[in-house]
Amino acid sequence: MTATILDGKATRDAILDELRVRVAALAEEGIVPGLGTILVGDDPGSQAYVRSKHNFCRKIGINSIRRDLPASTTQAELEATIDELNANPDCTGYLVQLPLPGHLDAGRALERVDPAKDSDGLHPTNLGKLVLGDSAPLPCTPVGIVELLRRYDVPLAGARVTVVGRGVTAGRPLGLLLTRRSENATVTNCHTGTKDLAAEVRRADIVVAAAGSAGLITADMVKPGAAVLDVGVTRTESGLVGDVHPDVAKVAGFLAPMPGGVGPMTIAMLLRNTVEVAERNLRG
Ligand SMILES: Nc1nc2c(c(=O)[nH]1)N[C@@H](CN(C=O)c1ccc(C(=O)N[C@@H](CCC(=O)O)C(=O)O)cc1)CN2
Ligand SMILES: [Mg+2]
Repeated sequence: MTATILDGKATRDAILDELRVRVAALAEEGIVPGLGTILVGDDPGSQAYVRSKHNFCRKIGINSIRRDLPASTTQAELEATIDELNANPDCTGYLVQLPLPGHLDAGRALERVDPAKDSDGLHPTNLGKLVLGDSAPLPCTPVGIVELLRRYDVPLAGARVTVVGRGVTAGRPLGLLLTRRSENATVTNCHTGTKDLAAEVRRADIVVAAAGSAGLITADMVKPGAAVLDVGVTRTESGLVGDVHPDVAKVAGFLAPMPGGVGPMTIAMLLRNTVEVAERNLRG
């Protein structure tokens, strides 16, 4: 068996075409969405992601607002930048790029973002709304995974999903999304304390690897025909390595590879959230 590739780039491009139409409709009502980013420090991966977010904004008619701060930025300086974007009428939505340098408190920073401008869906109020099932911006990587599975007709209702990793941007909120009535999947969230990871992965119809551990998911762990989505990115001297070993493509039914699978969907969902935040604030 060779897996069908869940092509995140092609899906992102289709979503961008849909968003262009919605941005044009907002423009007719006098609203141009403006996406802000706050980047602290010089991590090359984070710099590349922020650059890419602004490039895609340009492609669909969203204005860009960049706040790039040095690695030595204090918590007070970071919070002053957040306050500035909260008050800036040109900035309809924004995000704080993660991870922040270790001396900064990411939780306090995220909590200070105006929840009505939270393009990333990571404000505690919006995560709380996700728990309650209320309408709110959703975290970009998890909602990108659900969107990718839906657009390839991978069945979710009744599916057994094993999520490996419990980070706040991917693993933990993904379980909340997949167990909504609209998805109706059954989710097991594995982590470094899981006793028999191979057994948990082997029983899954859908595996999401978001542990940041290179090659963690091997072919012998995967049920033949399962859908496997690689979210992990490890930077090595020979390049980027995902959490999913390449041999998994011979066993899986569907594979979202890294690169080219979930990553491009993260950016597509950020842009969709930004448009939806602007629409919500316009129409109430
Ligand atoms: N504030 C946030 N911080 C982080 C998020 C997030 O959603 N909000 N997610 C990740 C980083 N991220 C976006 O910010 C992101 C990661 C990966 C990709 C991507 O397209 N990856 C490529 C390949 C990897 C690479 O080139 O480095 C791919 O999969 O094809 C896009 C966005 C953590 N921080
Ligand atoms: Mg910290």
